[in-house]
Amino acid sequence: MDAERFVTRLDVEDIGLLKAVNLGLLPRRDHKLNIRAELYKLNVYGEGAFFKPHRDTPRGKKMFGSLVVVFPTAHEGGALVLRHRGDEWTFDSAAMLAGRANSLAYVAFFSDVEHEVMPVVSGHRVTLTYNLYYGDRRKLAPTARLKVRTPINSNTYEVKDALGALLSDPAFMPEGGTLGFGLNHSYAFPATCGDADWNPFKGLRRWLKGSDAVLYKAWTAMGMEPKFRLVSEHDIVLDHMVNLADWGQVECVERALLKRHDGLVLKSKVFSGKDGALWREGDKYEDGDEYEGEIGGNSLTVYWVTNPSGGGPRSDYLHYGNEASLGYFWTRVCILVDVPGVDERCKTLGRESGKTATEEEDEDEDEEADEEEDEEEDEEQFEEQFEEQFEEQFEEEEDEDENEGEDEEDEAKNEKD
Ligand SMILES: O=C(O)CCC(=O)C(=O)O
Ligand SMILES: [Fe+2]
Repeated sequence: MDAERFVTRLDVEDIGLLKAVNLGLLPRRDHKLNIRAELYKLNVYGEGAFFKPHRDTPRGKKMFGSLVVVFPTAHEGGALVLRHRGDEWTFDSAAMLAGRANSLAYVAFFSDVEHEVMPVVSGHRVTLTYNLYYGDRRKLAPTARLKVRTPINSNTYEVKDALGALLSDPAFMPEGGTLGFGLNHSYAFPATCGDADWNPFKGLRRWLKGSDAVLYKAWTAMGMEPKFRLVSEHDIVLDHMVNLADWGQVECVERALLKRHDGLVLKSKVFSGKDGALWREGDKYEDGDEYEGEIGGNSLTVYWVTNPSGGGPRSDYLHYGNEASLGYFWTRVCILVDVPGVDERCKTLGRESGKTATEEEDEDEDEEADEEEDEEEDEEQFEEQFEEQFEEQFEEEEDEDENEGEDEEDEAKNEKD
């Protein structure tokens, strides 16, 4: 049942649930961000009811996840199974709540986590779902600007140390080169933003989730400049979004991406520490670069540390979200880092390596405060632009839905009734 059709006195902020979600889900650097939960639905699952596997539809750049609260109504079955990149967790609310009439159970997860409600065996399972958004940074009173030392609970410094050790090894990429990391989480881009002037990555580093944020931060802490890039299905690397839906009939997508959009042909090499070998060549382009020979264009060789296709589904099809969505999303987002040759990077590393963790933290905080001021204006502009585009997209979709009837949406949504 949609949120407009009922009221609830449960206030997730009030009972401290949002705070717990913030600390549990977001990296430390984001704990000072307010998060906002928007009530989305009330679900009542009777015997045999279930919810097919899906991901929740992102509603704007600031939405980062979902929260499910389960009420202590007696039931069996109906576990929520969560899946992300081959990992699976089961949230068995029936077991958690059995015999606890005065408790609630909850689970919060990032938007790119697939989830499914298994059939209810008996009783009724009653849940509220919320969309989770990043809110504004808390504006602190001057007296509250004291630095509070919290224990480090993200492993940015460990990752940074590991990168430092690797980069100071003269045997590692002696001539330098480009390292690539497929991001672990997906990010929502509106399908309407094919405008070449529109930079899809603006502000993205502030919205990175979990381990992606740790990786990005570790590279910047090394004095390196990680760059965001999109990799198309055809292995063309772009630094901007292209809306394929506008193209109509195109003879050769790769050629068009290269010529019209300054794309680069990706030549992948795979990083592998197996069997004592530091590098293993990727098999894809091993015997002659077919794309290069056929369609020309400049190429870029990337040594992938994590799989470039790691960022979840490339496009969001009608049947995949919990609501119909026709947009074409490029979610194969990667971070590329240009690693200088060994001589040059030793100079840079020398400058960075003398600092203690505390000095670095202070610097981080000062830097963040400066950046905050610089970026607030930019962000607002970006927000407006993004939201406009997103709203337009939704309006278009709603129009289409109305024309086509609502069967598909209902089907895609769930089968619990
Ligand atoms: O009821 C649940 O546990 C999950 C519901 C859900 O996934 C949704 O409404 O999108
Ligand atoms: Fe869902």
